[in-house]
Amino acid sequence: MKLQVNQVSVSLGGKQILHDVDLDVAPGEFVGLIGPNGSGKSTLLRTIYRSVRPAAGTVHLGEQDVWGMSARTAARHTAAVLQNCPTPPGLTVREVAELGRTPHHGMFDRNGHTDREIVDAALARTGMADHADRIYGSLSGGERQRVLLARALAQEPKLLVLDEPTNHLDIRARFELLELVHTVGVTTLAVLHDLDLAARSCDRLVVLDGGRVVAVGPVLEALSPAVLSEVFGVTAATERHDDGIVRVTYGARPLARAS
Ligand SMILES: Nc1ncnc2c1ncn2[C@@H]1O[C@H](COP(=O)(O)OP(=O)(O)OP(=O)(O)O)[C@@H](O)[C@H]1O
Repeated sequence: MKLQVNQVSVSLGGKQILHDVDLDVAPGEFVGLIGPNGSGKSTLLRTIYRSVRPAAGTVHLGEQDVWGMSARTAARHTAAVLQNCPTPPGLTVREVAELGRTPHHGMFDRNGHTDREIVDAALARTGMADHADRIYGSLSGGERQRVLLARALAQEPKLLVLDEPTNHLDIRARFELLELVHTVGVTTLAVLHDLDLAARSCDRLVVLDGGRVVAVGPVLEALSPAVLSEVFGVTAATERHDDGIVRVTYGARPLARAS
């Protein structure tokens, strides 16, 4: 389902954080949201998964206004994998993944056969099936991240919102996780800090700086040398290599900070 953010502005603690942000993600597209620390990436995600209401502008999922739909409908449509997701540590891996089915049930419904199949498939897809009976709190950071993704997939969302999903993951696991998200084919907006990983994995990138969109487009356009130097303060080149993979190569040291 298409995500469309239109002219969104947000103020927090008396300060304007986002300024007239426009962004869209086509059905099935994987868009990376990048930008320096404090540029407003998480805040923008929060307007999309209904944690921060924009002061102005709209967020649409398909034809529906996200802030006009019920909280329950929004929870069914959008799955978010966030930093520091609070999860009861005493639950097993399967029980955490089953939480993804909650928005699809009434208050007193229990998971049925179909729910169990969906949860099994999500655990298998994220490589966590063998850990289904482990206690979630006993897992490594990377394993927890996979379980949170399994919970999101079990939700069968129309939109996947990921905030730094590759944190805690080793390099191979980073590639695998983003590859997995790609193959799932759900409309996805992901905050990523690793520009090289974003360049390899995303269909398009949106660059935020100071709460404004400063570049958007296919990876080679969005990560131009000018953007890399002006926004990220590094000398770098983005190239598509003979193997078809886009790589970012950094210069020896960061540029001096503007005073
Ligand atoms: N509740 C709040 N009250 C005041 N300021 C806030 C609040 N939440 C966030 N901010 C500020 O908004 C700005 C953007 O924060 P945000 O977390 O969206 O940035 P980010 O791009 O995700 O950063 P990072 O890459 O460091 O995670 C920051 O300056 C932050 O301090």
